[in-house]
Amino acid sequence: MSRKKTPKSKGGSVPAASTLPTAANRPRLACPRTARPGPEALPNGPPQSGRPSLGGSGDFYDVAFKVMLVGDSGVGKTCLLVRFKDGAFLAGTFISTVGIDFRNKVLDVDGMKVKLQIWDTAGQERFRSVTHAYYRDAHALLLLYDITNKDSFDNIQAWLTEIQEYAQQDVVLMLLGNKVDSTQERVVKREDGEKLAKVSQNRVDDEGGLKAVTLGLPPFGQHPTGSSCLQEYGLPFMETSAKTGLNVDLAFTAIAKELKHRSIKAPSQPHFRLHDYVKKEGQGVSCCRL
Ligand SMILES: Nc1nc2c(ncn2[C@@H]2O[C@H](COP(=O)(O)OP(=O)(O)OP(=O)(O)O)[C@@H](O)[C@H]2O)c(=O)[nH]1
Ligand SMILES: [Mg+2]
Repeated sequence: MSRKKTPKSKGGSVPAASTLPTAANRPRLACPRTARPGPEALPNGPPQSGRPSLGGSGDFYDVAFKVMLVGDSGVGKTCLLVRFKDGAFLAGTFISTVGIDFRNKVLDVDGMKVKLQIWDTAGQERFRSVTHAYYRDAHALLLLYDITNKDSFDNIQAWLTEIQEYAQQDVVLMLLGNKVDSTQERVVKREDGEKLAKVSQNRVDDEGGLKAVTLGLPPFGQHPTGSSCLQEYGLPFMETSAKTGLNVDLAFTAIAKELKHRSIKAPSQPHFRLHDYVKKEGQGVSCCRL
């Protein structure tokens, strides 16, 4: 497989899956002013297949996927992304993301270079219409709440409804309870997150809507035994900390493994079961079982 290179110049090929909305056909978003290391320039056009994709540090990659971070404002989406991309935590004043921002990172997944183009959405309500357009090309969504903020947890159902409306049916979903380092301020118990993950997956499937492929499992209803395998598992769930880094790499690596596994579909490939992977690798991680 000839490796693609994300050249320094603009553009780059991304998997056939999608072209990103062009900035040309969408009101230009001011690049978010943040105290954070400057975001890579927003794409200035759909990275059509065959064209080099944007920005990036000139990494070589074999396959690229689009991952979106969603959740209420303040839950830690940007900090999680910066922790994963730069290994740093942005303490100090909280500066909300304006519109949408993205960073690239290439991971080595079992010898394959997997480029994740990670879109950091603004959680504030006023940017919701902007972010809606980006859902349809997302291969995976990380849905965050803040364990110190009950509203952000209660709003997950609303986020799931939005995902169901705007995202692809087979999008890969993962639920993350962030800020787990803030033990004193915790108001959402881990078990509550586990229960929510379980209920959410069932609710989403029962309503015949999103057939989220729970990571590492065959799509809903395609379980070898014909039973709905998702009933046995629910959404993959982890608690993370952008501050300490707990489970941050695991979350993104798990997504990359699942997406790579799905993209290859080679019978020879050993079946990848994310739930098992997450349970084995994660610290304080659980995959809810009914
Ligand atoms: N203790 C702790 N604080 C965190 C963590 N992640 C983020 N924060 C803090 O929470 C605040 C919000 O973090 P952001 O990453 O900017 O939140 P966001 O989800 O991107 O917010 P919007 O851009 O408005 O959607 C900042 O003050 C961060 O320092 C974490 O894991 N632990
Ligand atoms: Mg942000």
